[in-house]
Amino acid sequence: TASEPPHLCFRSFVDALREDNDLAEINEEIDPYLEAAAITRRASETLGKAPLMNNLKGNKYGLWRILGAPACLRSEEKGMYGRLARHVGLPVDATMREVMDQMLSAKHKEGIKPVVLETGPCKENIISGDQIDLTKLPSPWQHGADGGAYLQSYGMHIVQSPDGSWTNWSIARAMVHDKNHMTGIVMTPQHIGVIRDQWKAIGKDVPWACAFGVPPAAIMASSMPLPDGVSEGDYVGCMTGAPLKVVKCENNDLYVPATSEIVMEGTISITERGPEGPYGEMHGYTFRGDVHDGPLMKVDKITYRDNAILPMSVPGRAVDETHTLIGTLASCEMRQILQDAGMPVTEVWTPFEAQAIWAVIKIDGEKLRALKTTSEEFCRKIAKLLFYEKRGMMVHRLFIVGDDIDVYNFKDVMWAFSTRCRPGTEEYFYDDVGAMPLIPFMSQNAKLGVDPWKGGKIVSDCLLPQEYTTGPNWETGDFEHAYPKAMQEKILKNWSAMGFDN
Ligand SMILES: CC1=C(C(=O)O)[C@@H]2CC(C)(C)c3c(C)c(C)cc4c3N2[C@@]12C(=O)NC(=O)N=C2N4C[C@H](O)[C@H](O)[C@H](O)COP(=O)(O)O
Ligand SMILES: [K+]
Ligand SMILES: [Mn+2]
Repeated sequence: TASEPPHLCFRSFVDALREDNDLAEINEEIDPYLEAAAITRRASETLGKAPLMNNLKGNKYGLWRILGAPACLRSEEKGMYGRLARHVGLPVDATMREVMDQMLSAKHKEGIKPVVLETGPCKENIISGDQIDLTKLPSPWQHGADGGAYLQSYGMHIVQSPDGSWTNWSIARAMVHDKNHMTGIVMTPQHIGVIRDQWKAIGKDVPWACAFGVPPAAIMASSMPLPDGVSEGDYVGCMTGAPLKVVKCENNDLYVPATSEIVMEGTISITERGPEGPYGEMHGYTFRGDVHDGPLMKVDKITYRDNAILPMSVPGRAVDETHTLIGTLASCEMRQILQDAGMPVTEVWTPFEAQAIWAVIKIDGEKLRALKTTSEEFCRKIAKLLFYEKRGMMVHRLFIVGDDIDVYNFKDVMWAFSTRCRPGTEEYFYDDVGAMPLIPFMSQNAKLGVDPWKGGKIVSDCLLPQEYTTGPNWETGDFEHAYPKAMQEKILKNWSAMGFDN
């Protein structure tokens, strides 16, 4: 597997981070109870290296080491999005737009199915039955107020429709319940929920596997809201240009990436449930006492590599994987939906400052004016395309901005929103659409009897009226726009001579 490139093999990915000088190798004993997560939060909050904790308290027969912050941001000089770029085989100085375009590069193309190998590194060790005790493995307890040890935060759930036509790969959290069960969030319309419902309809528990330390390109697709029915493995094969290599599970007919660090095999119960949460979620809160119930995931078999590494994402205040992946990849799908519908959209971005709850949509002004449309008609057309389907589920506010706004620059976005969107008449509310129930203004209102699964969405039109008709007629009040070019150049040339610091 040394030959496998970083985006196709997790172990190669870790080696690449080491080569990038982007890995903090920690060999002193670290406690999986809070300490591993705290180190990871501190690393991500300081744009520090990814922590590889090689010596976890309670490590048992090679299970496990932990890599924290696998897709967090890193310092500017290392390439802010370098770890994301490594996930998709791009140079470490890639921009977010380049990462997104790479993730969209397989759209409207034929998928390439994974190829099955006889065996692979994930089969180096196999335990089952009484050898398995999840409560004795060093599962990370991620936040002080969490309700359990969240073993699953960056692994890939694998489930398949009963007719075998659709194999879905996705990330959803799961915590240790007892020696051989986890409980997790399995919410419809997420695909793990949709497929679970299909098995429930025929009265059967769901054959399931959760693979940890999968090819980074696969975990990106797992975090991407690809259309219903699309098998992520086929999409990734097309995107990377070659079939992914998989091996068959020991206990069921599902297939897992051959180089997975750890594979848990079993079933998701359609009847048995257990307490799930509370958990420090993607919006930055752990609500004490917010325990829900989730389906039991029964672990019958664990196969794993020698010196296996468990990847761990510790969600919270931006920026962590729930923003660099969930927001970014939802932005990809939203851009695709709008462009496929012929809308004059050039960018869609979910700013980190808004916890992946807001999406900024950039419009091509010339094409907009050719439509001879109005604010309400145009904004409602965008809302109709995004708010009424799962791929738009995560975002609750859309900003519509013009050509002069850099959607990746939050100051630009807030300048447009504060100055160009008249509250009330240039905003369009939606209370009849599918919502993201975990957002605090949804989940906490549920306690007051307000349905957390519906509504609470809005389109804010940050285009001025003339942008629909005759076009921008203003001069922007800053050095770059309010003075003759030659004068700007003269001033910049003499800047230090005039006594200013550069
Ligand atoms: C919302 C989620 C989480 C949370 O906030 O707790 C939780 C946190 C963790 C595990 C860190 C996490 C990470 C690190 C990443 C990168 C993504 C998620 C999550 N977890 C949640 C979850 O528990 N339940 C959920 O329904 N979706 C989640 N996603 C988002 C989905 O992966 C995404 O929507 C995919 O598109 C789903 O695939 P398809 O169904 O479209 O095939
Ligand atoms: K997915
Ligand atoms: Mn899917």
